[in-house]
Amino acid sequence: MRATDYLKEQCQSDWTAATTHAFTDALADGSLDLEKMVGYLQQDYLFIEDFVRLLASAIAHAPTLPDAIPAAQFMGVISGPENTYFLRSFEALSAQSDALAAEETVAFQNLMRKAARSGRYEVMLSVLVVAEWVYLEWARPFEDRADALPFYFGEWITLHCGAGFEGVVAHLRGQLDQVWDGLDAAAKSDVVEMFTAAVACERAFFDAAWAGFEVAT
Ligand SMILES: Cc1ncc(CN)c(N)n1
Repeated sequence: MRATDYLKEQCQSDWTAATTHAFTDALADGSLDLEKMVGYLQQDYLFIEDFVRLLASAIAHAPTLPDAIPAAQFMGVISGPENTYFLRSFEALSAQSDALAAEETVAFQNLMRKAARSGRYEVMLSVLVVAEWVYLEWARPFEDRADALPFYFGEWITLHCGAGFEGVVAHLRGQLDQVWDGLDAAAKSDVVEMFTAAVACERAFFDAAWAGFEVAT
């Protein structure tokens, strides 16, 4: 079994909850309350800030240039089309981009900062794999609906599926699968801990978004 499949199995109930969530169901059928979408986007923009730093750390710790290139190209997507998606959405929804981090966001930021500071590629990958693989799994079934939705719903789906994004997830998973075999028991246990903590953070983030993050005005 692939290491990343084994890791997913260790937290299957949180995984299923995060990838089949009422929040993303409502986003994909266009019925999501716009206040909830704004609250989610404000908190997710804070998430992205630390995510970019974590991705940069992983790029810096990749063993070879070919290992680093796909993540470096993905950085261009996050800081290009994804960043402008946020800015256009805030404008279209008459919302500001600045917000105070909610508890669930702080928990995720702390996990990403811990992974980035660890200096260990496998620990960084544990969080990155979760963040992108969870999003691919929820978004992929909705790919066909994206074009019919307002862009702030539809583009959030298309940014997280399609051949390019599938390739990002395949690369990150492949990197973690590859390094896993060379880890000792303690390092494997650290990976399991970070991976399961990240999945719990994803679930908690969607739960909080569905309940409604406080909107900054
Ligand atoms: C909380 C969270 N997790 C993952 C992703 C996907 N990049 C995201 N935008 N936000």
